[in-house]
Amino acid sequence: MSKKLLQVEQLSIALKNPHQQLVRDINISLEEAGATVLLGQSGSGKTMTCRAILGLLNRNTFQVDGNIQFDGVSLLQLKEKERTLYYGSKIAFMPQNPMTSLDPSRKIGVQMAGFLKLHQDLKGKDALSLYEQALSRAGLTDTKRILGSRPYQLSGGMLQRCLIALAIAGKAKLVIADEPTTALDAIHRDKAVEQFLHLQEQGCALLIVTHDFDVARHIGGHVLIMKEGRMVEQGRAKEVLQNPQAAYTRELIEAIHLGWR
Ligand SMILES: Nc1ncnc2c1ncn2[C@@H]1O[C@H](COP(=O)(O)OP(=O)(O)OP(=O)(O)O)[C@@H](O)[C@H]1O
Repeated sequence: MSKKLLQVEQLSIALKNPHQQLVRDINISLEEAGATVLLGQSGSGKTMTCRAILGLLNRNTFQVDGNIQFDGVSLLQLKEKERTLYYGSKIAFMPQNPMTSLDPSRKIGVQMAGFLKLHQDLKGKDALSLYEQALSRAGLTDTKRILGSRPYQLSGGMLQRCLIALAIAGKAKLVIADEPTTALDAIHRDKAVEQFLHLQEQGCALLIVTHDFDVARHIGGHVLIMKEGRMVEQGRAKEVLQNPQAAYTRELIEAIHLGWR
């Protein structure tokens, strides 16, 4: 049996002032090289759940309760400095807008090599060469130009691949991606899904947020359907998407089939 990598138990998130419950009692169990997809309409708490797992929620603003175990370590108990050892190395994050997670003034090569140096004890030149190889593995051909570009000089899809390359080079154990295909056309969307599945084949677990049921179907694994901060249904992707038990999941699927009227 595969080893558990991420175990989220009874995760609840509240805004402190004024008090507002945003997420309640979410449970996620993800094995090494497994996949979990979070689905649900806008505002259902998917991003908040990811940000809590990543330790990105400001503790003065948000109250986060529950237990988040990653690779045997309780993430919520970690101090800020200890957390940086996990994020960007063992756990890679792809935010909704990759542009916002990168420094607009610094070249991609310098930024990415900087992350790898920090976590892998490499010399600058070696980190850059490791990253360049990973860019090729992420399907980017024009690697020299990309290394020398600043984030705003690349497209959203290219930036996303730059982050996928970072996960490849950093040998991430878990990738958390928040709506990684929303800004992509159908061809790039399919390519991005392929890249995620490739990462998974290399032993990386995936936690993916999406609105796109086709993406969820292709990623497979486990799905968790969220509504208003709560989990309404979860199970194997095939079963939930083909034969949803909750009325809300059926509504979501029906809405997609009806499309715009
Ligand atoms: N910085 C914030 N301060 C206060 N409330 C917030 C903040 N960010 C999000 N929320 C609230 O938390 C709830 C969950 O938002 P979240 O962004 O997690 O939804 P989501 O499911 O990811 O939506 P989307 O699919 O549109 O990205 C919403 O009610 C939202 O208004």
